[in-house]
Amino acid sequence: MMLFGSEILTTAQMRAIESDAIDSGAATGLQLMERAGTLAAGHIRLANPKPGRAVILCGPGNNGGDGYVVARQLHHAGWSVRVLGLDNMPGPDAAHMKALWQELGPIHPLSDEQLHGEAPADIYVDAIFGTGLTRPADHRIMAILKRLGSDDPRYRDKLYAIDCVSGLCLDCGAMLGWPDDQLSRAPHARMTIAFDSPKPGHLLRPGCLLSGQVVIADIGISAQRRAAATQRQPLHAIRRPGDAAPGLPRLLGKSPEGHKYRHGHAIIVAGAAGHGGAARLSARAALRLGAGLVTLCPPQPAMPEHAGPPDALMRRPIDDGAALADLLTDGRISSICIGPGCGINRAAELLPTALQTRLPCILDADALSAIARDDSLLAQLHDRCVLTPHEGEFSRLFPDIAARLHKAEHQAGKTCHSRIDATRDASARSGAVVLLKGPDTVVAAPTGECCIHSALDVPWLATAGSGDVLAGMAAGLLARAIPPFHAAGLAALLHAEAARQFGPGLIADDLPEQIPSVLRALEV
Ligand SMILES: NC(=O)C1=CN([C@@H]2O[C@H](COP(=O)(O)OP(=O)(O)OC[C@H]3O[C@@H](n4cnc5c(N)ncnc54)[C@H](O)[C@@H]3O)[C@@H](O)[C@H]2O)[C@@H](O)CC1
Ligand SMILES: [K+]
Repeated sequence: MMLFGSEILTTAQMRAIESDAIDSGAATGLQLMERAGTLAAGHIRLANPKPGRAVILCGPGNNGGDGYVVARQLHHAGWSVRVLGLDNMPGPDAAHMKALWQELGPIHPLSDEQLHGEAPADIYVDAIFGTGLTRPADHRIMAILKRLGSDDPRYRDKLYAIDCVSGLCLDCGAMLGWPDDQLSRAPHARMTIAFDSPKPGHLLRPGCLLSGQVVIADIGISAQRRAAATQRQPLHAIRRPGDAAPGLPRLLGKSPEGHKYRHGHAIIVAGAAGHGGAARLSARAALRLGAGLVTLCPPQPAMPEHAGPPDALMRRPIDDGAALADLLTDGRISSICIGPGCGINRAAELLPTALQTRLPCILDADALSAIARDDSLLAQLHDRCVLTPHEGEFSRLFPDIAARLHKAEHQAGKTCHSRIDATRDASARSGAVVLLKGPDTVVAAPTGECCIHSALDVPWLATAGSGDVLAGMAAGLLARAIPPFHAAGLAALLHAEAARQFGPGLIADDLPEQIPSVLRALEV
């Protein structure tokens, strides 16, 4: 699907692909390490064209091995290189790279005292731990990491991470051994050079906030990755609109022969008088995304407050389940949105009727609260439903799954349960598509298909009503017969892009109005 960019690999999948490459004779471990370190050094040099002073911190395993290659390559490129490493004998590949470095220069102790005693450098390279991290670093390594993360201008904005910032669990994005309130003191890389494919930890918080620019170095194992692709549950990053996404204009465009009903009819359920703004935001978004018709359905007493623009919006009072059932006999209706400003009791009353039709359905806000307090509603969900919870709503809907997200076990080096796992579990349990909102939005389908959308660069999206617009966007896309998993992912992408284009000062009302410009930029 054109919506998706890179595949994301877990660390186990990455290891399996590397093993395939080595076992098949496509490359030796030593060759992979040489490529990894050489490519990392290349990216560092691209970012720092003038040779300067580098301090390379090398850990006990293959990540350290990559570090010794970086050291050698920077040395040959004219850099003044100091290496801090452990007095250990790593695996054979890293030991070989360590020995090659030792022909060029010494290895000083990997300690905080040594690091602090070094003359200031232009860059620091973190090659302490990569995908092999299994537990929090000990206090000696922690002291180094804290120094690299400190406010000291000697270190700030000078860190290049090999595969990841050390301490980061690449499967879930947690920093092992770092309490949440200390994360501001964790090392923040200027750049992370990762190999072959991004890992979940590069895209999930807090990892994504610590990784800086993530560049992916191609170490020549893509054939093995592709060969084993069908054995993996699909997990992708959603493209940014600026990345080539040739199919999107066709998906979002309208054919000249189409009349309004060809583009679907979205029903947006609104709530009691005085609470209509949220549903109107949803309705505007659905209209702007090209749903042929959008009907706003408040209860009769609330009708007067919806008299204003947009005139394109139709209104029809819906007082109870029977009235909704009557409306939904119109076979041209192609999606329903329940939740924004709806009221929990009203959502609970209307949900059985809406779900019985098996029409594509966006369930947000009060609809999620209604489902959270009534398991029988959860049991009625189906694979054309899209749930759009934020973290609080997610915890109320799926308390046991959310509890597993709690990092305590993982901090102790035990199980790792990521936002991806949690969203997939929630989707499997509910039988619906689940979009877990955040700067690292995760969308999962009951099939296990999953995607991540990063919107770290648009903090302005965290504003009242923003979620109502997202729900309306998804309702508009569902009305246009875009399948639920893709409608959810695409809504996340267009929503963030609207905020990105508008920029600072954004309020939710601006988001639907920005959609035409987003679509124009996509050449729809
Ligand atoms: N496997 C391969 O073929 C390749 C691996 N590459 C590099 O190798 C890295 C993975 O290497 P490793 O599997 O050796 O693992 P790491 O180098 O990430 O970690 C080293 C070892 O430290 C130990 N360890 C884990 N947590 C620890 C802790 N908290 N304190 C002390 N020791 C701890 C583990 O035994 C682990 O094997 C990747 O991140 C990447 O940088 C690249 O060279 C490309 C090729
Ligand atoms: K590292």
